Amino acid sequence: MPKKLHTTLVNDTHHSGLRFAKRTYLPRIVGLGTGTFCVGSVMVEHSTPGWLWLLLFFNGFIWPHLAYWKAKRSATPFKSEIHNLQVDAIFGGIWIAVMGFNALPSATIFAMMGMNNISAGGKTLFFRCVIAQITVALALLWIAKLPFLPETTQFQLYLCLPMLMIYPIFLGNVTYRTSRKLAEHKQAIMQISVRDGLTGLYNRRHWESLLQTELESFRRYRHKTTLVLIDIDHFKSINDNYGHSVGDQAIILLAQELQQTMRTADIIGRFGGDEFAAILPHSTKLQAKRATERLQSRLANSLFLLHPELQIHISAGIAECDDAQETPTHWLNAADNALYIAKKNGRNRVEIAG
Ligand SMILES: Nc1nc2c(ncn2[C@@H]2O[C@H](COP(=O)(O)OP(=O)(O)OP(=O)(O)O)[C@@H](O)[C@H]2O)c(=O)[nH]1
Repeated sequence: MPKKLHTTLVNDTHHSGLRFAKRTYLPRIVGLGTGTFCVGSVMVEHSTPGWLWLLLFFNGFIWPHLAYWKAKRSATPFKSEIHNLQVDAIFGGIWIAVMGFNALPSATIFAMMGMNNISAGGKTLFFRCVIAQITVALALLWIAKLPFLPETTQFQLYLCLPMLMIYPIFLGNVTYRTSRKLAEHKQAIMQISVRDGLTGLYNRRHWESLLQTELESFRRYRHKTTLVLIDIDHFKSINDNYGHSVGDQAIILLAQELQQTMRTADIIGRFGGDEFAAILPHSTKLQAKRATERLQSRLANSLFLLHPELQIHISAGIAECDDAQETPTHWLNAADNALYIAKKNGRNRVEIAG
């Protein structure tokens, strides 16, 4: 893999890892902060040593910031954040054991962490964390001989409510924002896959798939449909005399003029280089010729502010769909032959396929 591409991929992975850590930051602050009240509501009713209170305080109010800081500084933030989620699960297991498996707070912690882990890392992370959490809880219960006290008091129920009510809303919001971002990315990728980067017109691959659709539509409904192939005359000399960027500008300006000349229903694509193609549904070859000539007269005025002497001239080949065109390639060849004749006959002209 080329070094530059490799570096770009590494940077992209790093950035998406950082975004992941950032997305988890606020829910962790809220989840562990409200969770502290859940666990505290049980601990306060037992004789809990001071160091356990300190550990609870650390987990609830310091760990979320430490976890984010750690992920941000890591060379692999995504991995670091997954590790943080596993640490969350282990802490969860400790608190479930300390609470003697008190039903409501334990179930709340289990459910909230499970929800978080499955949304962050799917089934694999969920099961890995569940196993870690249950193992830690059972091991502690057994090793430290902690009592098993599943009953929940009303006081404990009330102190679980903030976590039950607030945390899912935060997590839902994160999920919503993530899915919106994904939808936006999907849209952008769709655009890139069907559009030409320079002009914004359809690219050749997509345009050819639309040509196939139009040919099928012609066979079914028999409405006149015409294909126009357009090529800039002596485009190479524009590049040679004015530079590549003026050449690019010529391509962009021609694309704009084409869009303004043709109807909205017409399907315009860039075929590559200085070649363009348009499908004109519900149009005869004569109507297509008139449209192309309109384009030529628009191009008669120079479009280049900095080079008023420079004009774009085009040649065009036109082919109306008929039964002889069995495939899109036949249809394209007919228009291409007409374009070839236009070039051969002196350029700056429009020819209709015979
Ligand atoms: N600026 C620019 N030039 C391009 C681009 N794509 C292709 N070209 C150049 O466009 C030129 C295409 O020239 P041709 O179509 O072969 O010939 P022409 O000079 O237009 O002559 P005729 O078509 O015979 O009138 C080549 O010099 C390519 O390098 C592009 O995206 N931008």
